[in-house]
Amino acid sequence: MAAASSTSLFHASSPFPLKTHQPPRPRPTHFPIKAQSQPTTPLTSPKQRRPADENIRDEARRNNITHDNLFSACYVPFNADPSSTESYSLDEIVYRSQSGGLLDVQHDMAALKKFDGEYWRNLFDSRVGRTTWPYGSGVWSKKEWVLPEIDSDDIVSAFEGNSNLFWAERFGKQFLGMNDLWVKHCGISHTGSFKDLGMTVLVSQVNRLRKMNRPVVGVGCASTGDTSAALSAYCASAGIPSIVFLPANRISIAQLVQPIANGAFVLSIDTDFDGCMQLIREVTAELPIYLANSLNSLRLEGQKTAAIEILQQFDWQVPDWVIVPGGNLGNIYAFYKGFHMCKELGLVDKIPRLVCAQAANANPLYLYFKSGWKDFKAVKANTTFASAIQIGDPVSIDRAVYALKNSNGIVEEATEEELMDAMAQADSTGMFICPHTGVALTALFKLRNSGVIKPTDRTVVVSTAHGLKFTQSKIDYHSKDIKEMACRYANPPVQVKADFGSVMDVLKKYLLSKAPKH
Ligand SMILES: Cc1ncc(COP(=O)(O)O)c(C=O)c1O
Ligand SMILES: N[C@@H](CCOP(=O)(O)O)C(=O)O
Repeated sequence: MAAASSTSLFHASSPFPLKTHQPPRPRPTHFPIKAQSQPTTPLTSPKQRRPADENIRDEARRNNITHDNLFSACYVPFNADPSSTESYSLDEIVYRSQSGGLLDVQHDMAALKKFDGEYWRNLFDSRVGRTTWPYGSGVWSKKEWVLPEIDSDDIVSAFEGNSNLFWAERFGKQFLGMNDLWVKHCGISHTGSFKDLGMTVLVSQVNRLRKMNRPVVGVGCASTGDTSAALSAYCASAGIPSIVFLPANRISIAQLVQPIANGAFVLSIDTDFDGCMQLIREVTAELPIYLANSLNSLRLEGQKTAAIEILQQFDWQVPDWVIVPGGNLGNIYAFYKGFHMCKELGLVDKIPRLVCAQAANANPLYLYFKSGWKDFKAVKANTTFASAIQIGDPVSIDRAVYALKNSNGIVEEATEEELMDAMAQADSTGMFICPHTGVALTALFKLRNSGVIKPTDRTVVVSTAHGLKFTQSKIDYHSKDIKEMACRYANPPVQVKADFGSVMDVLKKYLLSKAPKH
């Protein structure tokens, strides 16, 4: 099923048609830090404002409020055999293990465990809602668990994260009979998607590498629109060249204009995302361009903080379910890792069950799950309104399987009609979600209907991007302009003559249809 391209309610026309081996540092032996949970000054005497010629980085340096030198992290092969000694400094430029497998960022858990769960909960809670550099960011407020060794001066941040987790009261009650349904809105973010969480980490590390005179001339990615937006914004903020490979005519105009506006070098390539991904991997192996896709495990260190935030926003109570739309499949693992670290470090005592939701038109993980994890095959991804997850050969397939197996997880899929109806239903209750969130909501509908998710289960749906990036899909739907789709929840505008009588007639008819029935 394809979106109608020429007719629409609003006659939108495109202004931008796309023509188309070092060991980790030695462990410290003493831990003199106290939790920063209590304010040190009484509420009646506000902290003195910093001197006018000092900025917030200088202020952080003067106060020397870090205890980062106690902690460290390095790259190791993903899901390595415990006997493996292969590891790399995060200052090396490496994306794959010796055997060609994925890498993971491994933290010095023994050092982190010297502090108990209460310490970490208090520390993280004490940093929320502040402007202290760099902890005003939802990502860097967890710096010790993200990139412990980076100098705060090297961090490139737009104070991303801290996105709202809201109670979807009416949607839950009306459509699902649920009373504890929540949406974690990662799309309310600097560039309108969860990619900012990972990109602040990756670009900060690149900033550090460039200061160390490492050969990084620019940073590049393949993208279905959101990774490129985040990459170009953070690079522009740091003055680092960014290069983005986009599949021609497959991303929304709102997404396309983001890297253009941020000064990225934009290549519109006549292939799909998987083709762009292949090309960027080949190019970054040849040129001093640092790879910014989630194949690079640094990204997931930032993305995992959304999971920690969910626990924090529930006062460290653990929800029963978390549903995440999946494409290249880095994010589902990032959520698992965030939850798992909180359990391992004693902040919580269990983790939620994870659900990964895919578009039926791009569903390699779903098919693999249905085969009982026996037979993985990449697929040719077909066009989907959930265009950011139109991916047939996900780079993080192994990470996703690991996350799902270790969280008693489930994979679901959504047809085009299901995801668009779910999006429209959610919007009719006051949301304005992206089609990918529609995929996640479809998974929720299916799991509620089959009784797997119970009416009182605390369930979080992760909304991965802002609906404003995907308005054309909503225009097509509400215009009832999509082939072979009933568009059951369409709400097109009513054309009416410019006279009082005509306006009154349609209004009376409308009000009658809305009047309470006795
Ligand atoms: C809006 C949106 N939702 C979901 C995803 C899926 O995330 P992942 O590729 O990490 O599975 C992506 C990107 O792929 C995205 O841009
Ligand atoms: N949806 C993504 C696809 C690439 O995913 P990544 O997480 O590997 O960068 C995008 O917006 O480009």
